[in-house]
Amino acid sequence: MSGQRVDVKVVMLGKEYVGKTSLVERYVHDRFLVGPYQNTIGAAFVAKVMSVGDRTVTLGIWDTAGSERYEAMSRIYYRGAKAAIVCYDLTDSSSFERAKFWVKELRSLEEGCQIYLCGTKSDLLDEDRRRRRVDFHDVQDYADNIKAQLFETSSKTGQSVDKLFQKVAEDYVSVAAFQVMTEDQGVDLSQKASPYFYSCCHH
Ligand SMILES: Nc1nc2c(ncn2[C@@H]2O[C@H](COP(=O)(O)OP(=O)(O)OP(=O)(O)O)[C@@H](O)[C@H]2O)c(=O)[nH]1
Repeated sequence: MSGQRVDVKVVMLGKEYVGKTSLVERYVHDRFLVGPYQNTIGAAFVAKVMSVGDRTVTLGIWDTAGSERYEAMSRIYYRGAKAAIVCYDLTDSSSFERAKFWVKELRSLEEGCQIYLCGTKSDLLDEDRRRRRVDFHDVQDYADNIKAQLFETSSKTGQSVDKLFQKVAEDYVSVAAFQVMTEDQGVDLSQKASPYFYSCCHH
């Protein structure tokens, strides 16, 4: 991967144990590791080349450690990120509170960063709906308020994992195209209702 250009810096944020590393593992290596849980220390980086139409996009993904012990370090990793995947565990309401903490930080310190909320471990709900601790509609309302997109995923089954990262890349390509259009042809900004266009291009 040395010398490879990264198009989009993506940062994974969220409470420890919510499944950030598993999400990256599923997306990049299409696998789900079983065995004893190993918490991330500091952060890990992986790059993934993907296609959006006829374009090639390289995502550079920073998987941060969820433990509050590493909070200061996570701040270093989200700097300059174009996209943040803020994860919470669908079976743990405290993890959603932690997700809101990161959203608040990003909104005040990284205005140009598009936020993707990701409710993880949806397979546990398939097994037993009563395990849900974070209501889908509540989070959707919250996501609308903060102009974020919402996904519910399972790294175990793979549900919606590709869809999430594909959306990140597609949004990047749309914004890049939009920036070229504004430079070359001029575009009526009022036509662009998408929060991504707004958050990335209003400077
Ligand atoms: N059933 C199920 N378990 C999951 C899923 N994703 C992660 N897990 C489990 O949840 C635990 C924590 O997963 P990690 O991916 O290590 O969590 P993390 O957010 O990276 O944790 P930190 O590195 O401490 O921040 C592990 O035991 C995983 O096997 C999922 O989609 N379904």
